[in-house]
Amino acid sequence: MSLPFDLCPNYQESTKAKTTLLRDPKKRKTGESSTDTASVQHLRPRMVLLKGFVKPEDQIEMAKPQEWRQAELMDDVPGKELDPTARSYGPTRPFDGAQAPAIPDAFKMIAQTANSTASEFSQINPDICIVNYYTNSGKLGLHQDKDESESSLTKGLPFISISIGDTAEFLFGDTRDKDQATKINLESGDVLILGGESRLLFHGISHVKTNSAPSWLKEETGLRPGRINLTFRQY
Ligand SMILES: O=C(O)CCC(=O)C(=O)O
Ligand SMILES: [Fe+2]
Repeated sequence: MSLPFDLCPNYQESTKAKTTLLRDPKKRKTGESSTDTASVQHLRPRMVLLKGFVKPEDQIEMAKPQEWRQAELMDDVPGKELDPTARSYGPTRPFDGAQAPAIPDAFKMIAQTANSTASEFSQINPDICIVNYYTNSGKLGLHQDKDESESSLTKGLPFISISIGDTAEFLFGDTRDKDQATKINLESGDVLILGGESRLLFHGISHVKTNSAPSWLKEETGLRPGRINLTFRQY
């Protein structure tokens, strides 16, 4: 099994929504919304890439998963953690038994706004956010995401993936064969959405490009080299 959790267990998190850490995106001033500048690329049916969708200030918050996880835990609202071995979701993190916190509402809203902007998918109410951290040698083999409920998968509810930090080469295709796969770059702030007939597409990360994160992100957060990926899903 090639799942991201095997690569970077200390960053593996799966959470459920509750409070707000960020400025409410709805209150942004006119002209300030990331939806004004993002380009929308339809890569194949029900697969959409929103380039540069996440505003710098929101990327900065998302680049601090330990901090927002800790803030959400204070609220004592139970979330969900993925056990990658059992391929099931539960209330605690398998490797240390830590309680699963909520997803910050502001993050959920960004994912939902991206989903509306793509305008190809049913809206979801994310109750899972998997956070993966890749070092510069991190990879993720081609796989399908099918640990969510049968109903969610049957409906083709989308998952919404946000990239933060160093650029990754993302592979996707109809089979597990990496030589047949299409390659795209996912840069900091990009949002990729897969749903409908593309929900079970094979996908993975072939490599992470050293020193490719925006310098302001590194300066503001002290982000160590590598990439953070957040996927929002509805169980
Ligand atoms: O890092 C990525 O862009 C993909 C992550 C992924 O496929 C997963 O968490 O299932
Ligand atoms: Fe995946």
